[in-house]
Amino acid sequence: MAKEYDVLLRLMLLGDSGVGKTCLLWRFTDGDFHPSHISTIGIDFKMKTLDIDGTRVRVQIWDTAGQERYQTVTKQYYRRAQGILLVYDVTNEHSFQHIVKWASDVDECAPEQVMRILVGNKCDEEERRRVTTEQGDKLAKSYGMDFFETSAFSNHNIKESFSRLTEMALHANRKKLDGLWLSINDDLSTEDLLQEEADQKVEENPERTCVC
Ligand SMILES: Nc1nc2c(ncn2[C@@H]2O[C@H](COP(=O)(O)OP(=O)(O)OP(=O)(O)O)[C@@H](O)[C@H]2O)c(=O)[nH]1
Repeated sequence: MAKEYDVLLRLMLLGDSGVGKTCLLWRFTDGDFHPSHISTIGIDFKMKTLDIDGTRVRVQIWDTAGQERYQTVTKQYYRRAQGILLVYDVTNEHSFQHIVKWASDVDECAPEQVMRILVGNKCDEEERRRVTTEQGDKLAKSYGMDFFETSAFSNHNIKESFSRLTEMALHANRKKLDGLWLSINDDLSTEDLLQEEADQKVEENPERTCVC
């Protein structure tokens, strides 16, 4: 049977608890919005196939818990990511200030060539906004990242931000595409994939200091 996609890429959502990572993911993959906040426990993922310049890219998007107590676990997944969305909430200044910490964790634990974008979510909440678009833009520029203000609620810039990151990750990995042509079964369960993660003892980059 013909394969339904050409390449598998792993993306990851990082950011403080409550910034809307799960809602962004659900909006992108399922097209709907969930108003309640049920904190992610550890890590979860969803899949979606995108067409990027004629290449069918299957993206496996990891949704991580923002809560501090899960970070030892979630950091172990950074090294398998080709793209990371660093998410803050435009109504929560602390979540914006905390991006520095998330970016430093990425520097420490993710592959050097990982693609990153900055996402300011909940831009529908104009009256409650505490972080201006200019502040977000300035921070993104200081890291050399693309920047999107999004709303999982109103579906603003959702497809654009995920597609952009996928496109960047695809282009960054062009040279080693062969290594990404995986024939995974779409019906794999979370447990199977977590087991796969556990089984694959990825060679440590000696230049990296991360203990994860
Ligand atoms: N107004 C508005 N609310 C949002 C938006 N995105 C998420 N929310 C709300 O923000 C709350 C937290 O959203 P989640 O997606 O659960 O947050 P999270 O970042 O996954 O949180 P953790 O799993 O704890 O890390 C929920 O009540 C959502 O309904 C948005 O774009 N606009």
